Amino acid sequence: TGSSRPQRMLKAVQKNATKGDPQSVISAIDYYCRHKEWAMNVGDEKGLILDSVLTEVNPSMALELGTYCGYSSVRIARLLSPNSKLITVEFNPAFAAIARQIIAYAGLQDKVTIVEGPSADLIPKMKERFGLKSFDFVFLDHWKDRYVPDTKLLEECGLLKKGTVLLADNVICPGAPEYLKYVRNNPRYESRYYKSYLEYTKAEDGLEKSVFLG
Ligand SMILES: O=C(NCCCCc1cc2cnccc2s1)c1cc(-c2ccc(F)cc2)cc(O)c1O
Ligand SMILES: [Mg+2]
Repeated sequence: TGSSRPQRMLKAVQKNATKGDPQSVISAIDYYCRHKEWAMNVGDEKGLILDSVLTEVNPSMALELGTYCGYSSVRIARLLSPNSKLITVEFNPAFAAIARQIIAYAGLQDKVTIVEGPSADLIPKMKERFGLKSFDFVFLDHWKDRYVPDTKLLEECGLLKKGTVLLADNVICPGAPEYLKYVRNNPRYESRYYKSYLEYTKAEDGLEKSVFLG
């Protein structure tokens, strides 16, 4: 059997990026996915919006749901202050294995913890497993029909505090219509839509930023 798309992405990073240089890892993945084969990374255009929201929030504890190959984990972790951490959750062990290698190649392994398993099972165990109180920033990029139930779960588990910022990918394509309804009609959230494009394409997509008001 041949290699997988994530394995080919890792090879492209090892060939074209500089070890310990997160920006070169980001550029190598974006080049590969734009010119060789598409993959579901947040990408360079939505990535710039992710960067600007991260710089504004400057989180101490960040959570990512949906690691895939670690592209957005690298984008997030490279902007974290010293002693700040990212916990990223991936369902697929094969994806997690590639992500671990890409994050390590960028030299960010000390800032990122990859947890494997379904978000529904892992979110209720976060406090005890990581000794954390709450998250300052959550990037939602996993199953689009899990955005609402997992946001509710984060609320119920006391993992959100006043001011926590949720940033959701793909609210237009593939789409998360129930999530948009949930955060936009909920007095406990202040939401804003950032119009952009589906990674490496001309199709519309965007990010929804929602501040939890407590
Ligand atoms: O499905 C997408 N992302 C989710 C896959 C991860 C599954 C997980 C479930 C799960 C459960 N628990 C814990 C961790 C996890 S990870 C996705 C898809 C497209 C896309 C695909 C085709 C297309 F034509 C147009 C857009 C674009 C994107 O940016 C995406 O993010
Ligand atoms: Mg996505």
